Amino acid sequence: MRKLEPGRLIIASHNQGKIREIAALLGPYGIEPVSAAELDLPEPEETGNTFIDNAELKARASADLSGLPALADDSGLCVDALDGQPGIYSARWAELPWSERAVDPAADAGEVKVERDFSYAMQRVHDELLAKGPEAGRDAHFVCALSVCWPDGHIESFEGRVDGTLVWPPRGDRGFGYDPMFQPIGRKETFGEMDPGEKHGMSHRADAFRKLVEALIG
Ligand SMILES: O=c1nc[nH]c2c1ncn2[C@H]1C[C@H](O)[C@@H](COP(=O)(O)OP(=O)(O)OP(=O)(O)O)O1
Ligand SMILES: [Mg+2]
Repeated sequence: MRKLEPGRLIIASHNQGKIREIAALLGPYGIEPVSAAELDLPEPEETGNTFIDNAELKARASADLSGLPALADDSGLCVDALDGQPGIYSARWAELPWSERAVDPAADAGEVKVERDFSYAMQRVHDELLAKGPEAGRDAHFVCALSVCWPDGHIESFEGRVDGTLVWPPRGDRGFGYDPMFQPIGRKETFGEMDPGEKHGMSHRADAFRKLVEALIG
């Protein structure tokens, strides 16, 4: 297996929450993360049918354009009672219908980087669970696929997972995405309430990272 050398690594993501977590996870390894957003690399369309397919296509697009190795993350929340939805559509569930979008001229003009608001997506998960009736379970898990692609096209991918249960109403504002409604097994806090360092120790991203580090760095 090819090793990842110290130096610059493109983080092929436009999600500030993820970029922050990946930078923290890479911290100890002498790797300098540079985000795709910073380099104005385009956000490819996620046409894959699996987390790994999408992570690979994002990593490949950034490596091709930058000439540097690139790491992409494709992740999502899978709810058992919803047959694994939203799954690979987790980010897309947060896209508000145009009619309901608040107008923010600064954000529209690309002047500020705003983190996407997931209150609508969390509400949709909750509503779809309610529609399943009182017997519907609250079990869910997050999945994270990480792919590293080198400029010559060589690619390595890893998948991680964390199991938990969904709570309502959402609690905490320390994470991103669906964190406020996800309570990992054995814990009283949601990912949104947890100290970020603690989430990094137990998340789906941390699980995938352990595998990546063991194979490509350690
Ligand atoms: O730790 C997490 N805590 C909460 N929510 C999370 C997490 N990890 C993924 N998620 C949810 C929200 C995210 O938006 C979506 C991933 O979708 P995904 O396409 O992989 O990422 P994205 O479109 O936000 O950024 P990008 O593709 O540029 O990396 O799943
Ligand atoms: Mg995406």
